[in-house]
Amino acid sequence: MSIFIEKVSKQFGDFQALKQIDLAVNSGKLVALLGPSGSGKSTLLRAIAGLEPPDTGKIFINEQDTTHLDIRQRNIGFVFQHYALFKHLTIWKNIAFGLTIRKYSPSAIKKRVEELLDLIQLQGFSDRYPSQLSGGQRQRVALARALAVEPQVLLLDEPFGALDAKVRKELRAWLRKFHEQVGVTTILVTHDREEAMEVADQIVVMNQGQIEQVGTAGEIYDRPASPFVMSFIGEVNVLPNHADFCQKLGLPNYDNKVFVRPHDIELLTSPDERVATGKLQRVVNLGYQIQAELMIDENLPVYVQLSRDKFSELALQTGQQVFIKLKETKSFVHS
Ligand SMILES: Nc1ncnc2c1ncn2[C@@H]1O[C@H](COP(=O)(O)OP(=O)(O)OP(=O)(O)O)[C@@H](O)[C@H]1O
Repeated sequence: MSIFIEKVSKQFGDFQALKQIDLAVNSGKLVALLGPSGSGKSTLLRAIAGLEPPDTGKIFINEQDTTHLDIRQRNIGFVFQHYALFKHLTIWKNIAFGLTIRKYSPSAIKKRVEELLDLIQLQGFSDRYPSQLSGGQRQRVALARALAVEPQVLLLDEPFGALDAKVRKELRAWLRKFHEQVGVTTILVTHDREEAMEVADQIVVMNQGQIEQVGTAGEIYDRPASPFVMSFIGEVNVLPNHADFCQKLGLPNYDNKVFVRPHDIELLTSPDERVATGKLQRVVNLGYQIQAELMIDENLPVYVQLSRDKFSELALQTGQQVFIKLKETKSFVHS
């Protein structure tokens, strides 16, 4: 089921939370709304769910105009950050809840709940109560419960936000596989770029109530549309665009600042052509890679990412003189 959003705006008092949002989500895709706190992700999700009607604009689900449709008529599954399972009901009854109130037959309920328990890999847990499950298991039950009534669309608002980093990582991989099996059009709200990049087919980057860019993880990382997207989706150094500095590094004379990712900088221990000179201030060993913090002569901190092999080869010592060469840079109009 596709979702089509046309010029949706929402204002709270004199604060504009959504500004003329246009977005198309193709059927069966998993799309992440990614952005900092307050950028409007949840407001947009709530508008799609029918929990927060937009002031202007339209929302179509499967080509039907649902903008002013009651939430119960939209057939949407919703999972929030704080698992809202019914504490006094077993896992079985939690998953069966929507089916029971819709008066499905006992045999249809049994079949569907068993299918879903299988899907969330909690077959042996049906008689337990939510308090007897881990946070990650509870969120899997919340997903199964949302899916029980076969919604047209699944909306997930930071569903793993309350869990610790390790469980989040496991659940991400699980959600990806789960989505491939179920195939329901899904929108996931997250402020975690890794989560969005790992799980989503498409990422919608939001900032201050607007969409900055829509694309795959690769497109957004390699071809960011704005300085905001470039910095939000990965680490970045912002270098000045003085003519002499650009000339020294062999850059075309930029009208705007120079943006460069830490892995697009080569670190040298002896001078070469087209380099800037600096001093190694600190080395941070992240295990899988090394981050070198330099101060270049322009009195500017620069971060460089090195592989473990490169780091051993260079035998770096804090305080030593180093040189940087830029492998790939970007610039934006108005930056
Ligand atoms: N019911 C409301 N009344 C007033 N202001 C609201 C209401 N709901 C949201 N806002 C404001 O709208 C802005 C966007 O909120 P929203 O929850 O959509 O952001 P978000 O991107 O989901 O942020 P977070 O990641 O922190 O949840 C915020 O500044 C918020 O304070």
